[in-house]
Amino acid sequence: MNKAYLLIGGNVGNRLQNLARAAKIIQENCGKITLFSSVYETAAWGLEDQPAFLNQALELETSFSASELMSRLLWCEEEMGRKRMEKYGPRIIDMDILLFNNEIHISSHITVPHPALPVRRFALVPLNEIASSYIHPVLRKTIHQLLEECADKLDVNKYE
Ligand SMILES: Nc1nc2c(c(=O)[nH]1)N=C(CO)CN2
Repeated sequence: MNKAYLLIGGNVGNRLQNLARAAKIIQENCGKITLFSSVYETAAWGLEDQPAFLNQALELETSFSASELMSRLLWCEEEMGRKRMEKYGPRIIDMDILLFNNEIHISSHITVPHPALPVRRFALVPLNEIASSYIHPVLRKTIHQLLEECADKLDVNKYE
């Protein structure tokens, strides 16, 4: 069985409901979610003139390969009505693979570990809640260490 860590997030429509729907669709199509982080709210990163995002990290047990999981997550995003859009722009849902076992994949289809993970607080904070001692297979540091060293200072707040 493979273990993957995902980040889901969005800033359009009923954000909380969209996260719950995303988790359900992922469970139905990709494997079993074994841990959920809290939900966090962050100002939009990258393109600032848009609503704040909600983000959540998930631990997923899956029998699919990293590449097959990626294809399935793209299908799940489409199922939720996501359209192709502007880079960093507003979206109903995003489903990203942050880590997949200790594997390293670099291709046009999939890049794992997610290359932006070390520079995005909105990904590291939720991931740290469920995988703080996980060692990043490229950087050889724990998620906790990466969070401490992260230069991104965007506030990431628990959404309650
Ligand atoms: N806070 C936050 N900002 C973002 C996010 C996201 O998930 N959270 N996703 C984006 C799409 O690439 C662009 N900016």
